This record gives sequence, structure tokens and C-alpha cells, in this order.
Amino acid sequence: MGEMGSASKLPEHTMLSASERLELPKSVKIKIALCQLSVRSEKNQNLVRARNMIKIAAESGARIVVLPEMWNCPYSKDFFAKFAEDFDNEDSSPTISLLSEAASCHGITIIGGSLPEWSNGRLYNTSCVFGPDGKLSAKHRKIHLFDVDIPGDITFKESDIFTGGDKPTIVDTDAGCVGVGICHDIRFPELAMLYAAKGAHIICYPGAFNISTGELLWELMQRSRAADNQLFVATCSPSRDSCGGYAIWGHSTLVGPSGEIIATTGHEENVIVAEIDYSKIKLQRKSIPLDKQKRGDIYQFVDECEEEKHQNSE
Ligand SMILES: NC(=O)CC(=O)C(=O)O
Repeated sequence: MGEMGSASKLPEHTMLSASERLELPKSVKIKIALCQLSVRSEKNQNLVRARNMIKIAAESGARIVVLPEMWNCPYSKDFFAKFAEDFDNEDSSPTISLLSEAASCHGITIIGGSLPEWSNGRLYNTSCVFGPDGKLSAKHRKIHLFDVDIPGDITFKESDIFTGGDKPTIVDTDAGCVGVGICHDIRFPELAMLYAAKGAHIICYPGAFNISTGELLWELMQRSRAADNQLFVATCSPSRDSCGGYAIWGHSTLVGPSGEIIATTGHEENVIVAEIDYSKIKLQRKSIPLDKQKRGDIYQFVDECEEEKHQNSE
């Protein structure tokens, strides 16, 4: 990422904000593909279908390809453990081998959706990023697990099965600086703000929102994270007809830095290819300089009782 140290030597009034110092990737315009896959109950079928979609995406000119949350495995508690792989052992991880081979074969960056991962006896919901050389460049374990109980609608508790990740993930790729989150992670603006502060150009959220929260919140969340942080947001979901009892919303989408939808789709299986113009980040941040307008000095709660106790003790 760009050198950020020298600005501190300038007089205060000429100091550049983090947004103004943001360096853009060499290629400012690139194509991204979102592979909205129909996930089957046969792992091998999912691998074959995903490999075909990646090929279609790459042949359409995409330099960065995003896969859905849980694309090699139905989004269901009955399947997660059975389909999980140990990523540290490539020989026993056909999914990791496939992603690595596909990235190097097409010379692209792959944000590998998410997969159930076994590690030291624990199960994680994990996204792997591969560079054009086929090497694993980052691994994000879903931080915020999806535990919900909406009476008469949906009850689902990921934490019964998965262990949550404990780190944010930001990775410099030749297709931009990418922050990674998985589905429910999108509900936490703090994570997106952290990625923006660290220089992310785009945040990719593989996700599998269900049809009720999806209709209400999926688009809203993506546009909010993009507009608040003035960067690109890309989401990728399995399609509605995927296997398992969980009804998936679909609607994989690319959103631009002013919160505009650049490309989206419906419930069905589809490969969406769209153009990202990273110069729009700078334009948006120049037009509405949120970074300069922020009042970090007043965004804190004062505990009045504590304050009173403190004053009385003086
Ligand atoms: N997979 C998820 O984390 C689902 C989710 O967040 C939802 O609202 O649905």
C-alpha cells in the first residue's frame, strides 16, 4: 500500500487527508465478475460449475472474480461439517486446488467466496483470496456469525457450528486494495470503516442473505457501506434455487462510491460482469469530503455518572 508517512512533515493546513493520499491501482478501470452460482448437494458438481463460471468470467475480461458464500456446500447445518476441508493440506483440499489453478490459468484475482474450513478441530466459514500467480494471498474467517431468531420467520444459529474469525482482512491485489467480509459481517459498519481507513478501494462480501432479511436489507446494507465509506462494494450470493432448506435471496450486486448500483441481478444463476472505475472514489471524496468533515473529537459518549464521581472526588 502507498507510503503515508511524509505528509506528517507538512504544515497542518496543507496536510492531506487519508482519502486524498489514497493511491489508485495502476489500472484504474477493470472488470469484475460476480458468479451467482446454483449450489448443489454434490460437492464435485459445485466445483465443476464454479470452474466453468470462472472461465466465462475471465473470457469476458474480468480481472477480479467473486464467488458466493458457501459455494461448494449447501448453506445448511446438515452439510457444513461433511463438506469442510483442511486448507493447510492442499492434497486433501480439492476446492483450494481448484481456486489456485483457476486463478493462475486465467491470470486473475479470485475472491473465493466462502467455504467450510476445518482447522485444529474447529470449523470456520472462510474466504480465500488467490492472486494471478495462483498463490493464496489472504484468508478471512467470518467474524460476525449469523445468529438470528425472528419469530414466525427464521431461526438460524451459525455459532452452534462455526467458530468466529478474530481478524479483519485487507489485501493488496493488482485489481485494487480489497477488504473482505462474509455476509453478516456487512451489518457492522465498523469493519467497513476500518477497511476504508486502511486504504481499501473495494470491499467484497460473499453472502447468502435469506429471502426475508434479503428483501429488506441486502441492497440497503451494500449501498450504505459504499456511500458511508465512498468506495466500491461487491456482493456475491448463491442463487435462489440452491439446495438446502435455507431460502436464499440472490441479487449479487456491484455498488459504486456514491452508493449507486452499477450492476445487479435477480434470484437466478448468473455471471454478472461490470466495470469498476476506481477514479470515481477520488471524485466522490473530492465532491463530498467526508473524511475532512468528520468530527472525531465529538463522537464519544460521556458517562455522566462517572463524570460526576470524578468531579466530586476533585
Ligand atoms: N449468511 C448470513 O450471514 C445471512 C444473513 O446475514 C442474513 O441476513 O440472511
